[in-house]
Amino acid sequence: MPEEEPMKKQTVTAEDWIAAARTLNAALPNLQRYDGATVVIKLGGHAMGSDEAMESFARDVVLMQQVGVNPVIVHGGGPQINQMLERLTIKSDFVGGKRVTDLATVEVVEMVLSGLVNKRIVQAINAAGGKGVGLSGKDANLMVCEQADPALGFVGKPVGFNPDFLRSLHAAEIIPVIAPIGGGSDGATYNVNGDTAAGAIAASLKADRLLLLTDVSGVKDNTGEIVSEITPEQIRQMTDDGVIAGGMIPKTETALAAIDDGVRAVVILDGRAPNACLLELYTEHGAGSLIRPPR
Ligand SMILES: Nc1ncnc2c1ncn2[C@@H]1O[C@H](COP(=O)(O)OP(=O)(O)O)[C@@H](O)[C@H]1O
Ligand SMILES: CC(=O)N[C@@H](CCC(=O)OP(=O)(O)O)C(=O)O
Repeated sequence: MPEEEPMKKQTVTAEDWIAAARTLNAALPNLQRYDGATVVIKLGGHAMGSDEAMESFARDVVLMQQVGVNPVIVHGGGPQINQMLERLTIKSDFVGGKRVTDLATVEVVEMVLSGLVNKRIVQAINAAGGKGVGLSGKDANLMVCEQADPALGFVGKPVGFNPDFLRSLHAAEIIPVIAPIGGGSDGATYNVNGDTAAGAIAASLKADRLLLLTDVSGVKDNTGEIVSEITPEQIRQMTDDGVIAGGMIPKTETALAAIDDGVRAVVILDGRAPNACLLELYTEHGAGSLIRPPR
């Protein structure tokens, strides 16, 4: 048997502590800027990594709340739905980035999103000392839906919201964690793309920031470089040119719709990067691609 490597001890020097204190000191203007701000964070299924990454994400969210932010988490879970559908041998197709959702599929989608995925995030937030409460768009009519397109089956288009309920949770220091499932006035259950749900809920709250956490560092241009600030005009051009493609299309579409509907700014960033949300809000080293209304 190979010998086990001895654990490497990390030595934290006085210089490290001084650097940490300096970082906190430098964060003061942004801590003041986001005090009382509403920040909607969309955690994509690809960005939910290991237990350590989830723990770190949850600590970031709890820390944000501790320093005055009102966080709202809206999550995805596409890969997790795929895994469960495979286990159940249910085939699934995507059209234009949306899952064609029949009755059997929507049952699995709701089970996975409102159950496994939602509770994993809630548990991580609560373990970090926060008060996370898991919801879906069905609860308190947070996101009432109608059918988006008959060809997609039970895929929902969000049409009605309850931002006052979310504000009352914030007043009680509760962090809402929302699965992108909506109820229809027809009694049906609707599957909503996670980006679409996050954008619509952010718009209903007129949020100060919408952070879309994904598995790339931001929107890439035709040379593969991340564009740190991108205008609505550039997004339209890059989409026409095919530079923005695949899963990035619903994200940039969501960003454009959200800023049109009163969200102050949207950032697309890598949720797998350690402390991505803190880096974005509290340091000058903004982590991804910023989209805001033309001034
Ligand atoms: N211009 C672009 N810049 C960055 N990513 C892009 C671009 N065009 C397409 N993509 C693709 O979009 C993907 C992100 O979308 P998706 O996989 O649906 O994420 P999530 O599961 O987080 O919602 C990236 O991994 C990348 O492959
Ligand atoms: C209609 C539709 O496509 N719904 C998505 C909901 C989950 C999601 O959006 O997950 P990510 O954010 O991880 O991609 C789906 O069924 O996969």
